[in-house]
Amino acid sequence: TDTERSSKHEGKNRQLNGERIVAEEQKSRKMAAARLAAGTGLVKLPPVTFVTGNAKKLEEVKVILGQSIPFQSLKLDLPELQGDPEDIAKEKARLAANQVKGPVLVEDTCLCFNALKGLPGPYIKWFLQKLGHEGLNNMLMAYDDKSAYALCIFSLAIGPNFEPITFVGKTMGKIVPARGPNDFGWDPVFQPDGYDQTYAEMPKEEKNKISHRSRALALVKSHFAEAGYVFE
Ligand SMILES: O=P(O)(O)OP(=O)(O)OP(=O)(O)OC[C@H]1O[C@@H](n2cnc3c(O)ncnc32)[C@H](O)[C@@H]1O
Ligand SMILES: [Mg+2]
Repeated sequence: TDTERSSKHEGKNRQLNGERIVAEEQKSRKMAAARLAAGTGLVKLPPVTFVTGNAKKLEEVKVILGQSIPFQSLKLDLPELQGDPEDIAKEKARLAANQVKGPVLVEDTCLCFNALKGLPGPYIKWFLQKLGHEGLNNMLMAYDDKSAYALCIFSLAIGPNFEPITFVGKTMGKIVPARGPNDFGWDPVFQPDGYDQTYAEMPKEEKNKISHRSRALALVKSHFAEAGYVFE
């Protein structure tokens, strides 16, 4: 009968569910064990691959990390999920780890306008591309509040089966008419608090002292110092 068939079906579902739960438990136990092993030097990790399609990001990351973490880079433009910046970065890390099949670091940068409740945020790339520096200023024309913040979220996945972790750096500032060389994204329109120069006008070393990226990377560095990973 139908009832018999559906109860059989339920039993089968329950069994499948049970199998899934067991498999997930095994997987998370394996992941924990692997993380522990990586942290105790029992497992040696290949160098971390920093995956980005953005040459300017890579330049800054190279300078800021120096010799602190063994890393190499890979130029890939990963697809990006929409939504919460931290989830975007984590999903990028998952995709990257699956492709690289080893430890990866990725980064997602947001530029958030307070008057617009945090927008464009993770969508800044497309706003900048379509509207340019002047357009970004015009978006704030209707508001007195020109304050903004730059957000940088690094995400680290030790391998394809690891839950990515994130490191967030934030720098407060305001949106101003473009000043300075136009060689990196929205640098000419972002003036950090406490400075009368835009990111673009500042010498690179100055930007790297206070930038969203260097603040996030300081956290990445301390994670590596504490985790005790051992590299090949
Ligand atoms: O491959 P990925 O790493 O994603 O590189 P991307 O260029 O796509 O970078 P995002 O997705 O993080 O988008 C961020 C946008 O903000 C720009 N950007 C990132 N960091 C910046 C910085 O420090 N100063 C100015 N513009 C920056 C960047 O050029 C993009 O247009
Ligand atoms: Mg991107």
